[in-house]
Amino acid sequence: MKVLVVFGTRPEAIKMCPLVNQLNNTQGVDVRVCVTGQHREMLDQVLSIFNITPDYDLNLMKPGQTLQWITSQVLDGVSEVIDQCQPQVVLVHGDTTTCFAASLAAYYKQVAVGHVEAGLRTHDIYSPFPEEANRKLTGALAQFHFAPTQTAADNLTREGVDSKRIFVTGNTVIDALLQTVKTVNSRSDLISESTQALIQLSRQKRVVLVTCHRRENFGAPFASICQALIEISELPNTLVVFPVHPNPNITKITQESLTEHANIKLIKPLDYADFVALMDSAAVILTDSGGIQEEAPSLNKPVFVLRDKTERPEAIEAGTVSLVGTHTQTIVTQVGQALADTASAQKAIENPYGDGKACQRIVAILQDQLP
Ligand SMILES: CC(=O)N[C@@H]1[C@@H](OP(=O)(O)OP(=O)(O)OC[C@H]2O[C@@H](n3ccc(=O)[nH]c3=O)[C@H](O)[C@@H]2O)O[C@H](CO)[C@@H](O)[C@@H]1O
Repeated sequence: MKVLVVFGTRPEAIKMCPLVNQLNNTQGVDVRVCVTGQHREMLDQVLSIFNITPDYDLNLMKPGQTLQWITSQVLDGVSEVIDQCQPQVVLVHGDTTTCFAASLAAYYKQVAVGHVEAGLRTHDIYSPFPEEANRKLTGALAQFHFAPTQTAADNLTREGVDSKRIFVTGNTVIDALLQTVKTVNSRSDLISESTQALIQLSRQKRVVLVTCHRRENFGAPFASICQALIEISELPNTLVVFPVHPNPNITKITQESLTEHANIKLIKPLDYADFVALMDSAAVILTDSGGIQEEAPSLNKPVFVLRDKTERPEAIEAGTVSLVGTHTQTIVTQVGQALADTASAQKAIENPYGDGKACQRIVAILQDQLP
């Protein structure tokens, strides 16, 4: 079985590296990895944690890159890689521009596409933009749809995808998380000194961990989120920790509005091992990230999602994730209540996104389906 795995951003790397390792550990599988480098530094750090060296590195990252530029470069670059390595299947992930353009390259070469994390939908093509279109377009080209949940599989069925091509596997992010928690628990030396210091602080203060980077939050919504963070940081015994995504739309406002506040710590994006350890020590998490919504239930953390729409209804139904939007007062009130209610902060639930065995299932399905 010859497999080409293509990814380019941090979240794709976190969710695809455990699958690459599972493929590598399976007899009779020849796996090649192509990275596009859509997020350069944040990608490299994940590759190193999972001990993966890519076979092909398109190294596509330039200041002010546009969606159309990335799309055409990935299309050309991945087409050449397919010519060189002649895979039976190209595996892509989720909803990035890398994912869609690599699927199109495979389709033009008449190579099967396996879509990992298939079927997530908000049903609004402009929210999130361009991810909702990327995942629908990838779904139109894929032969194998690896849906993380039954809800995602149902979305695909409603769109007319042949049910024999849809497989509910769980989300590979839970495989990544559980493997990383295990590593971090046995190797605290992998955690940087600055993160260890924050973890120490979390024993005295309630840490509110924040990430925010989605395009639909740029501008006024993000300004309103920053105001909420200021008010939350003024609650008793509370520390806001915010690893700031390097996108200039985020860095500029955070620097202008949040640097002067004693109980807000702005830090660089953390290595995955550090981030997992910090999530584990947080009291509450505020985020617009998809992956963090999926990971946090496994750590029993309450999550407030800084968006108006989500493609992940499962944890909202399970009660650990709340869609809070971007209005300052709503965020402050809800986070304040969660901080006051320590019992709910520790509530254990079964994670609806997976059990850590998604990669095993995907490899078994490919072995069964490919000639
Ligand atoms: C619309 C949407 O929801 N799209 C998502 C988007 O991904 P995202 O929103 O989850 O992206 P991020 O928030 O960047 O990454 C999150 C990961 O990064 C880790 N992390 C975080 C901060 C840090 O300082 N250090 C870290 O290591 C963290 O634990 C987590 O695992 O694209 C993916 C690919 O297709 C899709 O799966 C996914 O639908």
